[in-house]
Formats: sequence, structure tokens, C-alpha cells
Amino acid sequence: MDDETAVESSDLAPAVASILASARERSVSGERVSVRPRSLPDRLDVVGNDRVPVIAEVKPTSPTTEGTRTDDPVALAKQMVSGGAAALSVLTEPDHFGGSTETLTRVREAVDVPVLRKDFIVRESQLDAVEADVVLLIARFVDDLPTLLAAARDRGFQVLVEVHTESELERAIDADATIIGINNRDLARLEVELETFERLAPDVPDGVTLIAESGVTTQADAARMRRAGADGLLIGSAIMDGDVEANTQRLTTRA
Ligand SMILES: O=C(O)c1ccccc1NCC(=O)[C@H](O)[C@H](O)COP(=O)(O)O
Repeated sequence: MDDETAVESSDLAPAVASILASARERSVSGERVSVRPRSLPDRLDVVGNDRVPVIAEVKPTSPTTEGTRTDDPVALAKQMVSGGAAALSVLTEPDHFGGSTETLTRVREAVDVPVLRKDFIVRESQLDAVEADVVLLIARFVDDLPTLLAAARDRGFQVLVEVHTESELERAIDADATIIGINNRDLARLEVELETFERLAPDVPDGVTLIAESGVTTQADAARMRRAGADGLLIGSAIMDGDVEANTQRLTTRA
């Protein structure tokens, strides 16, 4: 089964349209994986008793970041864990985020927390060859969400389904997603509004692990997302900018 979406490139920021086009075209080959994942929901629960449960993101660059961070991503990942990160996210998209699947594999070997593969997965074949504890499916880009979700689960992955609108959230719920991320970043204008999470979170059923994604830069932002119901916060730019361990320490400390 190969899965493509009907999303119009003209509705997306140019960088996102280009990433989506290459995700659809990138040839992927490799053996089917069978993952024994570290549990993301359990880890967020445990860490959330004492600290802000943060999924810290190894994100060397991005369409909205100036410059590229070139230090060893494995060293950065270890600093994130030392700083109190509950879990990690590793960008594997190469052209706009400076990521790679090799980096993900090295990071996952070097730490013992759950690791999310952050990429634009739109076809089942992209789920092969690379192990991770969690994979991301962006609802907007996946037409047949239940089928791709099942394909990921069949390989052992936990699945974070990302949404940005009410209708995408409905699709995620209908597909029985158990981990849902509400992305505060709009992929058309790349603008970030924390109100997005606050607006959608009340419609997420009990029992779903709910992640607030993007735009958290201060302890006050983190507290705001927790108050609105986030079980975990996905934070990239604010951690990658400067001293990664100190930034993680600050953002995982309750305000
Ligand atoms: O971060 C970007 O510039 C970006 C641009 C286009 C599509 C996706 C993008 N980011 C992906 C993410 O989901 C974020 O890296 C993640 O949520 C962390 O966000 P932040 O803390 O705001 O860096």
C-alpha cells in the first residue's frame, strides 16, 4: 500500500510544499522493521510528576531558523537528557531541517529515553529500514490515516498523529489515534499561535496522550500548555538556541 494525499501544494508554505513533494518522491528501500518501543506515554507520565515533561528536539536548522547548528547531534541529545528531557525528537528530513536517519539511529543508541522520528511520512515504504520508538504522521498529509497508522503499529511503532485544525483532529480521533499532537504552527504561513492548542485541546478524548507542539519558548508558555491539558511539550528552537542543557533544564523546570 502506498499512500498519497490530496493536499494542494498551493495551500502550503513553499518550503513545506517542497518537503512534501520530495517525501512523495524519495525512494526508500530497506527491510521491514520490528520495533520494541520505549513507551512515550509512560515516560511523560513519570517525568510529569516532578518536572515539565518535554520532548526535546534535535533540529539543526529549519525553514524558520537562521543558520545551521553543526555540533554533533548525539552530544546535543545527551545534553538534552542531562537537562531533564523526558524524550527526544530527531528531525530526519535532510534538505530543510539538516536531519538524517543515521543521526536518529545514533541518537537512539546513545540514550535510553523514547525517541520520535520527526519526518514527513506519507507512504508505507517510508516506515521500513529505520527504527524509532515513535513515528509522526501529519494528518493533513495522509489521506488514508487508519491504514498508515495500522502499518506503523504493525511494525511496533507508537504513532504521534499531528493535527492543526478541528477537522484534522476529528480524523485523528476517528482513526483511534492514542497519541495526538496539536501543532501550534500553521503550515501555510508558518506562524505560531499557542491559542491553537488551547482551542482544540478540550475536544481531545480522555485517555489520549496529548502533546503541544511548536512555539513554546518560555517557562510561562510551558505552564500555559500544561494548564490547557498537554501531557507533553515538543520543543525545538528554544532548546537548540544556545546552551542546550541549560535551556532544557530551564524549560523542564516548573514555573
Ligand atoms: O520549525 C519549522 O520552521 C517548521 C517549518 C515548516 C514545517 C515544520 C516546521 N517545524 C516542525 C515542527 O513540528 C517543530 O520542529 C516542532 O514542533 C518544534 O517546534 P519549535 O519548538 O517551535 O521549534
